[in-house]
Amino acid sequence: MAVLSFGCEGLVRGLWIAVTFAVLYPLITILYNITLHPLSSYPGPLLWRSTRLAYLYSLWTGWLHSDVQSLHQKFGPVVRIAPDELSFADPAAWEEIYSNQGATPAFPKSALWHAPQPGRPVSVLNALDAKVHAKMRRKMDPAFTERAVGRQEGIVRGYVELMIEKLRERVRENGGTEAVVNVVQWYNFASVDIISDLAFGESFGCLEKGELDEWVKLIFNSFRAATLVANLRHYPLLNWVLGFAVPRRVKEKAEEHWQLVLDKVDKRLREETERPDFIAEWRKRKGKEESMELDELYANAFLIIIAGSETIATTISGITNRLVRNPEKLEMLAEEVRSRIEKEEDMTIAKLKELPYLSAVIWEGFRMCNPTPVGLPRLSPPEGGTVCGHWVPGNVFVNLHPLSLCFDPSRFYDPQSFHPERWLPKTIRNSTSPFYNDDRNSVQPFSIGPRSCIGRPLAMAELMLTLARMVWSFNLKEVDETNAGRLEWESQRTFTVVEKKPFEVKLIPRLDR
Ligand code: HEM
Repeated sequence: MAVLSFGCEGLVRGLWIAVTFAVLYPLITILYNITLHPLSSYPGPLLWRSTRLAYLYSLWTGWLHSDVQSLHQKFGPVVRIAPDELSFADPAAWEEIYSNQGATPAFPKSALWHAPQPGRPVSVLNALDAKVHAKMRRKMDPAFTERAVGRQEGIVRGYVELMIEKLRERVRENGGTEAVVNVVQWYNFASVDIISDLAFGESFGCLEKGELDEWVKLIFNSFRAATLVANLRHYPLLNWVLGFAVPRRVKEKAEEHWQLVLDKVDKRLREETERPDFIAEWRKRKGKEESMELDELYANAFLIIIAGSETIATTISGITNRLVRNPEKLEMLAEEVRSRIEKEEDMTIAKLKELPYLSAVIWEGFRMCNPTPVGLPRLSPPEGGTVCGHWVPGNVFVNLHPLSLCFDPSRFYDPQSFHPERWLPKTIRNSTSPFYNDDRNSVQPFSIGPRSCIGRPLAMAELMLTLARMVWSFNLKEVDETNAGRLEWESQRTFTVVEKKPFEVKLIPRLDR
């Protein structure tokens, strides 16, 4: 009996300790976060400074990009947006966080955001160690230079042409004078076909089928879950428990998808062809020190399908949205492309690079429709570092918030409006222009430094070719009868990338062609 009562007492005491701990631990943590934490002197709303829950809620609902923008408006250029995270809205942070030119070397990526999936090889995006990253990047670079893109131009132009042909078909099927299409979908088909052809040696055939491949669809649809999963790593215990809750079916599907990458790369490796795709560029160095290992080929081919399609389709959809909502700017772009390029087949990357308004439209698009407006998270090095004159202790998350810079009225004249003119060389030189003092260097859609976008030349080529071919071939008009026609690009949510709702545009073929 005595033993039983002792056992009961022990249980009660144990429970009491557990409950006290469960209540006190969060309370003490909150108190610590707002009083003694090394970031306690940084400004920010109490809710965001005391726990990470406000940040997670904002991230999960898709409004982190705009919530943090409002916080910067209220609290200034440095805001504490979680107990261990600072957001900067200062262009100097580009160099200091992301490049090796600042006071300290580029801040590293964190395993929380960028660890590879367990059991999968490391790609250039999640090579956390700076030396491993630099070595892999050197191996990958030859496939992404301006010269390599010159060799890939035929492949890219082929798919842009196919997209235009398919859109013309839609017009013909609709009686020949016009058609309303969801351009987001078509830009997605084209960008996925281009990148899958370059990465795997064969496209997914999205343009031909008029639909996204199931494999790609699943990847695109999993952005929200992937973002949340990354952030659950802030709570290791919860993360561990939820790991068991993932249904076996989902795990098997993920394995199947990974196997598809292996099969596609293996198939391409067996083909001894000279076509100028990424694998051909990487294999040229076969056997040499800078050649890619098989695992690296798999990991990077998979990464590139995602990194090289979603971003392009999002940017060009955003630009088209801005153009149809600003018909006078669209008119100026069409007039430039049509007057400078007589025949469709003359539309080469080299020719398009000579069109200042086209380039200005793309850069104004980057300013207003950044595909990753939440920014690029980094972790301060263990010994800490300085960002924009502020001491940041070790192991603190830091981020530059691009949206806050791009829409800041002290950096851009009339920042809420679409003015490609601010990027024209003649404006940049004209001290009487209202855009003369615009802080154009704040806009860095490809980031800077050792981990900046490797695909920048290809991205610029695709954006120029797609946009120029669209306005050369069609008069684009706003559709106001449907929601999808009245979409305001900036009103969308973001889950790592902008969610991309359908956006319909009326296409009217040019009469003079
Ligand atoms: C408008 C189009 C694009 C934009 C705005 C864009 C933007 C970016 C940004 C901001 C990063 C840095 C990510 C970070 O620091 O976490 C990045 C990295 C990367 N991008 Fe792009 N990208 C675009 C198109 C492309 C294309 C077409 C490709 C491939 C062909 C590509 C491949 C990559 C890769 C492989 C990385 C990782 C580089 C590294 O870690 O060294 N991107 N991109």
